[in-house]
Amino acid sequence: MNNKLKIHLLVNEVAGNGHAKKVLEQTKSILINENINFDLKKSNYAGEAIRIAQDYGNQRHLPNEVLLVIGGDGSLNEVLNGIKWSSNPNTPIAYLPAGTGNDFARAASLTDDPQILLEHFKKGFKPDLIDCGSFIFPDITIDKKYYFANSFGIGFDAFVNHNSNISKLKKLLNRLNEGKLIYGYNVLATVTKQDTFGVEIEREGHKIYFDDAFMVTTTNHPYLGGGLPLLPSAKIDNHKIDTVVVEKFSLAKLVKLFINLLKDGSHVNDPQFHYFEAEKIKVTTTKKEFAQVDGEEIKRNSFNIEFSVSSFNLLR
Ligand SMILES: Nc1ncnc2c1ncn2[C@@H]1O[C@H](COP(=O)(O)OP(=O)(O)OP(=O)(O)O)[C@@H](O)[C@H]1O
Repeated sequence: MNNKLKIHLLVNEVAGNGHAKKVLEQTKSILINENINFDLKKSNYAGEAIRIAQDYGNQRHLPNEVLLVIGGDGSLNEVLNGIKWSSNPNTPIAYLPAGTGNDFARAASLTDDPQILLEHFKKGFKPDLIDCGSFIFPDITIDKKYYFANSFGIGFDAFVNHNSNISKLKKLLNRLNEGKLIYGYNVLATVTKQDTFGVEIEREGHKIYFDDAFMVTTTNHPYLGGGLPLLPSAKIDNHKIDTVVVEKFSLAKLVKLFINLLKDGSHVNDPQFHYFEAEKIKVTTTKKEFAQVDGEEIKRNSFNIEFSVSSFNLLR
C-alpha cells in the first residue's frame, strides 16, 4: 500500500449525463493499480454533497489526505459551500471536472485526467489559494453566507441556463458531446423572450442604475455556459469579483456581440456592455427574473445581494 496518500472520493455520478461515472471508474482503477488508499462517497440526491463535504471538513485530517470531487460545476459548488460552512473552512479541495460545462476547470486550468492529477499529488500537496465569490441576502439574513466558484447570473444567462436544463434536446446533444450547441441554440431561442429589468449596482460608495438591463452576472472568472468568454479580463486569483450588466439589445445586435465574443472579445467595448470590478459589489433588482448560481437555478421574486470576493484552497 502507498502510505503516502489517502484519497477521499466524492462523486456525483449523474454529472455530465453519466460522464462522472466513467471518470470515477477510470480513477478507481488507477488507484487500485497503484495501491493508493482511498474511500468513496456518492451523492444520492441534489444537495447531498454539501452535507458530505461539511462532515468531511468538520473532521480532522492528516496532511497526506485529500478530498477529491468528481462532478460538474454544480457538484463543485455544493462541496465548496460544505467545506466553507465546516469548522475547517481552509480544508483543501481537489477536483476532477466531469460535468457538461466545466467552466471552473477551464478558468483554473485544471486537468481532467485522473492519472495526471495523481502524479501531481505524488509530488506533494501544495494547495493554491483561489478566488471564489460569496454573497449574502441582507434583507433575509446577514449570517448566512453562500459561495460560488463561477458566477451568479440574473436575467438572460439564467433564462438560457433554465431552458438548457429542461431541454429534451440537451440529453441527446450531450450524448453526442455537443452540450455547447444546445446552449448556443437556447441563446437564440431565449433572446426574444427575455424582458428587461431595473438593476442598481453599488461598489466603492458609487451607485449606478440601469433601467433596461437584460442580464446582470457577477463572475469569478471569464467563462459562462461551457466556455463562452463573457469577460476575458476577469481573473480567478486577483482577489476581485466582476459584475457584468448587459442592456437590452436586438437579435441582430446579439449576433454581432456573439461573433465578437468568439472572435476577439471586443464585445466588451460595446456601449450596451458594462462591467465593474471590486472586492465588494451590491446588486439590487426589483422584478422576478430567472437566476442561476454555478448553473443551478434559484427562485426569488427580486434580488438584493451583497457580493464579496472570498477564497478557498485548491489542490491541482
Ligand atoms: N444522485 C443525484 N441524483 C440527481 N441529481 C444529483 C445527484 N447528485 C447530485 N445531483 C445534482 O446534479 C446536479 C448537476 O450536477 P453538476 O452540475 O455537477 O453536473 P453538470 O450539470 O452535468 O455539469 P456542469 O454544471 O459543469 O454543466 C447538481 O445540481 C447536483 O445537486
